[in-house]
Amino acid sequence: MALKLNPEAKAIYRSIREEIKKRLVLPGSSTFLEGFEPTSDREEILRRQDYFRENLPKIRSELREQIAKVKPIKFRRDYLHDRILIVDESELERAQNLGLCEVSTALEDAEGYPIVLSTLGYGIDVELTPSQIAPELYIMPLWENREALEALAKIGELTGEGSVAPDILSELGELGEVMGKRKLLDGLEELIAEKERELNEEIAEKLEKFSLTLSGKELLDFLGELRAGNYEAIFRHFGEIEGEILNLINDVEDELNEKLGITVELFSWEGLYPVTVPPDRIEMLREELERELKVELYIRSREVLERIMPLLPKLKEELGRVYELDFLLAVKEFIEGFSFPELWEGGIAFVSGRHLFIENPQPVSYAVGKTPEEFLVPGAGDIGGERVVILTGANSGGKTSLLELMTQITILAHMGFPVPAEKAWVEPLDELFFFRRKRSTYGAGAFETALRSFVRALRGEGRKLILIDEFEAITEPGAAVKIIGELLKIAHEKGFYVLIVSHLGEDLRKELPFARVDGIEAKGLDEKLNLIVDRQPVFGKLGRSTPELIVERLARKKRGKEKEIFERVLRAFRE
Ligand SMILES: Nc1ncnc2c1ncn2[C@@H]1O[C@H](COP(=O)(O)OP(=O)(O)OP(=O)(O)O)[C@@H](O)[C@H]1O
Repeated sequence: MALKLNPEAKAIYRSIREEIKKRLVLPGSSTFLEGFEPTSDREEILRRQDYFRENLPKIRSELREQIAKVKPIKFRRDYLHDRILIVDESELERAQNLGLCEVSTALEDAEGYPIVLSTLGYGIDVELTPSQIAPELYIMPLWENREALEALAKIGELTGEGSVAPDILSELGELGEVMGKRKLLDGLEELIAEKERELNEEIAEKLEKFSLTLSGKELLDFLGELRAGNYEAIFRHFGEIEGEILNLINDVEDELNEKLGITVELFSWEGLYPVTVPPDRIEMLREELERELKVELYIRSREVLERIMPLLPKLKEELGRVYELDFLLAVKEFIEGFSFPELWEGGIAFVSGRHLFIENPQPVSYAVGKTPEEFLVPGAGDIGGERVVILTGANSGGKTSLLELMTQITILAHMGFPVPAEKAWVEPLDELFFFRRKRSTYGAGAFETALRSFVRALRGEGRKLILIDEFEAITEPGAAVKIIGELLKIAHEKGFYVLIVSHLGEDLRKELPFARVDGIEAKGLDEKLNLIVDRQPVFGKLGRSTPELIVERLARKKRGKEKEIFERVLRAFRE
């Protein structure tokens, strides 16, 4: 059963969740937090504590960098237009239901498809399984997520839990060649254009050299032969350079062919400069290459997938585990210096608690209800197991913050988390109420609302902790004593735990003999007249209020007549 939280307690729960969430690397990991909603179930809390005790020690901060590289690897069903599956009439429906590609019973339909698959021996033999018909649907996501796989491999090392990623990666390595060709194909136009440019530059260089090699006399001879119509001599000259140009073209073509794994004639030399590859020839080349690559990729993917397939369930598990590791890492960072609370009966107590949202807080020890023997805190002897506690003391002494800390520790304990304290004892509760002080909302409306929610908290039975911040701020002090007094009596009778901040400690103490009154004390004033407060409440002792301290300070500081007046005022406080 969930621990019930009133809206202001819920707000604190939300801020705790935010603290953890902001430490997550992957957006998907926050779903783990949902499994840790505050619960009243003692066994469930203990199970969660065990889970953290077992898992948190495995978590190392180096994981963060690797976790960030992991993306979900999704295998999507897709309809592949590059293949057809020829099957027997009896298999037709089953094959179509796979929804992976065109299916037919007639071989004629295969015309034009780069990949022809068949259960009847008409093309590449397949069984009617997605992994045989469309292995690329598995292989491509894995190939594209090699970085994630590398990260998984490292994560497996760091946690000592191992990983199938290294095996998968080494299998994928076999696809390197065909994938390389695919990449080349993507940039085919640019590749050819570049080769074209290189080639033309070289040809230009050769032509230039050729023209330079003609000396003045040769030029005259040349012109002479031209005039005489002696073309053979001229072609002899050109022939030499033409041979060189053809060699260049061959070299470039060889290089392209080797890269693409084909033999085609791309450039043609018809004595024209610059040399160009006609666009339709590039298009033809592309089509042919695509066709070949599709088949090659299909075949290789299928081979590789056959070996990878058995590893996929474990891979899926590992990917899920990454989110959990991310969650655990966030928790580990968040709970740095925290400790697991002990579940017990009789109250809520903690030693050296540290407010989550105050920077460098003064640790505070506190208790509502019984305290265990190990609650070794100065003044703890003055605690008599009171379930109703009234917290008094200096303005800005940290009373509200202490209520918040109590709420934080109670919520975290019920989430199964460690709490920000050296030691803590928490009784599993059914309900937690936190009523903040309603600032400057005087008037009947605010009073009525507050009174209603207070009474609602007292309704019914169960194990409840009710935290109230200065109820009297919204009504007259005289009325407040009567109202609070009566309500606290009800809470006491019902065995609820109540911690209430009030400046009416003196009057309430008289009304409620069963309640403990604690005080947060100012130790004095600093040079700027600011209060120096000890945030640690003194058990069983009313806290002096701020005005009293200021009077005391002035009484000490002043001289003569003024001093006398201050001293008299001070005495009024002490009576
Ligand atoms: N344990 C602590 N360590 C350090 N700073 C603290 C601690 N508790 C409270 N403070 C700081 O003291 C200031 C006053 O705290 P808080 O509002 O809780 O006091 P308060 O007693 O409720 O005041 P008020 O009488 O105005 O209601 C806040 O700025 C808070 O951050």
